Amino acid sequence: QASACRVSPTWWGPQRLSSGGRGDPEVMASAQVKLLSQEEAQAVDEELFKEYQFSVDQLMELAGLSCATAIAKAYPPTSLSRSPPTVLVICGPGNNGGDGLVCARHLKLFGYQPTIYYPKRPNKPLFTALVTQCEKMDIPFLGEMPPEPQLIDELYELVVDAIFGFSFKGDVREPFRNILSVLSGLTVPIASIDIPSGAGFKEVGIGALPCFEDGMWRRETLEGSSQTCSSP
Ligand SMILES: NC(=O)C1=CN([C@@H]2O[C@H](COP(=O)(O)OP(=O)(O)OC[C@H]3O[C@@H](n4cnc5c(N)ncnc54)[C@H](OP(=O)(O)O)[C@@H]3O)[C@@H](O)[C@H]2O)[C@@H](O)CC1
Repeated sequence: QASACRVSPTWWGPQRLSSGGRGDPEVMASAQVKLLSQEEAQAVDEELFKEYQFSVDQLMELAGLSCATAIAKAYPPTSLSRSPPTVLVICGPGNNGGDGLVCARHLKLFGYQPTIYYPKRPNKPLFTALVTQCEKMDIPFLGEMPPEPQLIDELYELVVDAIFGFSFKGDVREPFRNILSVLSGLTVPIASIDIPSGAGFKEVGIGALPCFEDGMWRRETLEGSSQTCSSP
């Protein structure tokens, strides 16, 4: 725990809040967030499974519900211009993507109109069941990623990034490299599950993402100054 640092949650998006983000800054800044390093998050995961005997679908349901609840607090439907507000949920190939599918389901119940893009689907019963549940709730799945950021800005009021979690490693591979590069041009807010996908990769550079430089994680503060920290 010692290497984790405490920062205000506003670190993830001063640019988003001032350039189209309609999240309530008071809600978003009301609590301190503890960021876990990749190793710490993996250790929590192992402890929950091995020592506490949780199952993956149990934890995924809680994770997705928590994310939908957090999004509904930061971006209540009444604060967005469309009714129901449109949300694009982009899901990756691992459990982070599963969190996104669950989150989409709960967002629909909370009065949003989610659409899912899920380009690389694991052939495992857990994920096929989650897809079925979303389909049964009439949540549409896109066949391809909208090619231009402007198109996403026009069609959606919020994007949920459920692309990578704590098992991300190495250089971003396709199709996710292209997806992250489209996301980097958005002006609508992006709510990331776990960590902002692409964090640490300067060439992707979404908004105010932290990046790894000179052996330190670096991020911009609301005031525009730079902060360093030993974990993302
Ligand atoms: N602990 C908890 O309490 C809970 C944890 N939960 C969630 O699980 C998440 C961790 O899930 P996870 O282990 O499945 O990993 P995650 O990051 O989603 O996907 C990894 C996959 O991405 C890919 N990939 C990797 N690197 C890549 C690259 N450079 N470029 C391209 N692709 C790359 C690679 O797939 P492959 O390409 O091998 O098919 C790999 O298998 C965690 O963050 C949290 O959100 C909740 O569900 C439940 C409660």
